[in-house]
This record gives sequence, structure tokens and C-alpha cells, in this order.
Amino acid sequence: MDIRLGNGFDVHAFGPGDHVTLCGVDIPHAQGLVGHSDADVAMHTVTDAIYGALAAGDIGRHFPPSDPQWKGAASDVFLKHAVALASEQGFEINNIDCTLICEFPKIGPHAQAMREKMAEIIGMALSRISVKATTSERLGFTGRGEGIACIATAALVRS
Ligand SMILES: Nc1ccn([C@@H]2O[C@H](COP(=O)(O)O)[C@@H](O)[C@H]2O)c(=O)n1
Ligand SMILES: C[C@@]1(CO)OP(=O)(O)OP(=O)(O)OC[C@H]1O
Repeated sequence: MDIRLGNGFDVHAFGPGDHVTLCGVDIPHAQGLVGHSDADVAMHTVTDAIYGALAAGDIGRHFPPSDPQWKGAASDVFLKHAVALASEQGFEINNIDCTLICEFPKIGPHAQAMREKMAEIIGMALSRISVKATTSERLGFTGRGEGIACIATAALVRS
């Protein structure tokens, strides 16, 4: 059994808007997130964790922020690409664990919908996808409410 672990980390700043998109789920909020794409910080982080497990570089290598093609793109495009790359190499995604770091919005009420959306996009069992959250106790840029940070781990297996 060939087991690979990858990690991901991403940050997006708050800006004008009335919702944030996290794991493909629109969550009402007093601000949006700024990015070249739809700024789905959680989906970018999970995508990077999968690329990491494959030693396949990072999201910006595959989808350069300088490429106008990805302006406003829905981030499932990036995640689907990473999953396809894993599949081409004979890997299945065993499980994913994703932690959002922000004071607001509260993630708990939306975590199940976020898990369901990712399970659907990746084509894996809901029980293998974890989405959770923490504040940073009002410390640092997330604590000041300047943006959302996310970390994720992906485990890939090939028999
Ligand atoms: N954006 C967030 C942040 C936290 N939660 C939930 O609150 C719990 C307590 O957070 P602490 O940072 O004070 O440990 C945390 O375990 C989450 O359940 C949340 O839903 N959304
Ligand atoms: C997703 C991409 C796509 O242009 O743009 P952003 O939405 O700015 O997101 P970021 O996490 O900064 O990363 C890299 C880019 O690949």
C-alpha cells in the first residue's frame, strides 16, 4: 500500500460583498472574500493538500493568478483537476481534514453542507471528509477579522 499525505494552507482577505463561498457553499456575511477566483479559501486549501500529496506543486502553478481565464472562476474547477491528477496516478483520496480559522462567519452551522458539497465534487464518502473551525482568540489577522485562513490535510492511497 502506497500512502501519501499532503498539507495545504491558504488565506483570503475580507472585502466588499454580502457572502463568502467556502467549500462551494455560499454563506451570508457582512463582507466577501477577495481573490482572483471566487476566493473559496477552503477549496483552495484542500486542492493544495491533494497537490502536495502528489508532489505536484501548488494551485498557482496549475492555475496562475495572472491568467485571466481564472478570473471569478468557481473553485471546484481547481479541486476537480487535483482529484483527476490523483486518479491518473492510481491514487484514491482516503480522507480529508480541513480547519478554517476565523472569528466570523461561524462555520459550525454550515459544516455539514460544506462536507456534502466536497463529497459530491470529489466523489467520495461523506464520512471521509471533515470540516471544522476555530477562532484565533481574537489574535492576529484572523482575530482582527481581516480575513479567513485555512489548513487542510489529505491522505491518498494506492494499492
Ligand atoms: N469561525 C468559527 C470559529 C469557531 N467555531 C466553533 O466554535 C468553537 C470554539 O472556537 P474557539 O476558537 O473558541 O476554540 C470551535 O470549536 C468551533 O466549533 C465555528 O463554528 N466557527
Ligand atoms: C486560485 C487562483 C486562480 O487564479 O487565484 P485566487 O482566487 O487569487 O486564489 P489563491 O489562493 O491566491 O491562489 C491561486 C490561484 O491559483
